[in-house]
Amino acid sequence: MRMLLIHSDYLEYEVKDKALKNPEPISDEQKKGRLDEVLAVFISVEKVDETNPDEVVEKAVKEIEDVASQVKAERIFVYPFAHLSSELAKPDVALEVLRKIEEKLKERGFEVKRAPFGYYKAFKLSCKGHPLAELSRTIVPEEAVSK
Ligand SMILES: NCC(=O)N[C@H]1[C@@H](O)[C@H](n2cnc3c(N)ncnc32)O[C@@H]1CO
Repeated sequence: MRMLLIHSDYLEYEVKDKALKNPEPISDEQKKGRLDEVLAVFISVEKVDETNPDEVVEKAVKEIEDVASQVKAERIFVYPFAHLSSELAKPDVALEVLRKIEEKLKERGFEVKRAPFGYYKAFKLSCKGHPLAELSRTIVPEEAVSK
């Protein structure tokens, strides 16, 4: 999994078109979204993550929580983003991983939004520009490391 974490004044998106034959079903309300004072997390779920999705979810949540604590962000925007890797996981695995990350962050008390999966989206982002405002993380399941 590859993550790009941007501490932002705001992130807003608008769904434009389907990018997959069967994108995630969404309500009219989910076609647009915005959070202010947010840690935006752009995530590419990778093929290697398919060997242990639950482990990758746990590791990702820990990393996100760690960065959120450092930048004092209480809101998280989980953003599916297929452009951080050339070795992408299958969409059904990727969606499940992203849903679990969202769920676990909510359990830990964050206000969380997740952008819809399987769509082209317009988005606007205002990066805060401080030294920790732009970070990236790479996460792999343990067995992939030991191979
Ligand atoms: N910018 C727009 C976009 O990325 N759209 C992507 C994601 O929403 C989602 N998607 C598909 N596979 C993945 C994956 N492995 N990881 C994350 N998202 C994925 O499906 C769209 C087409 O690839």
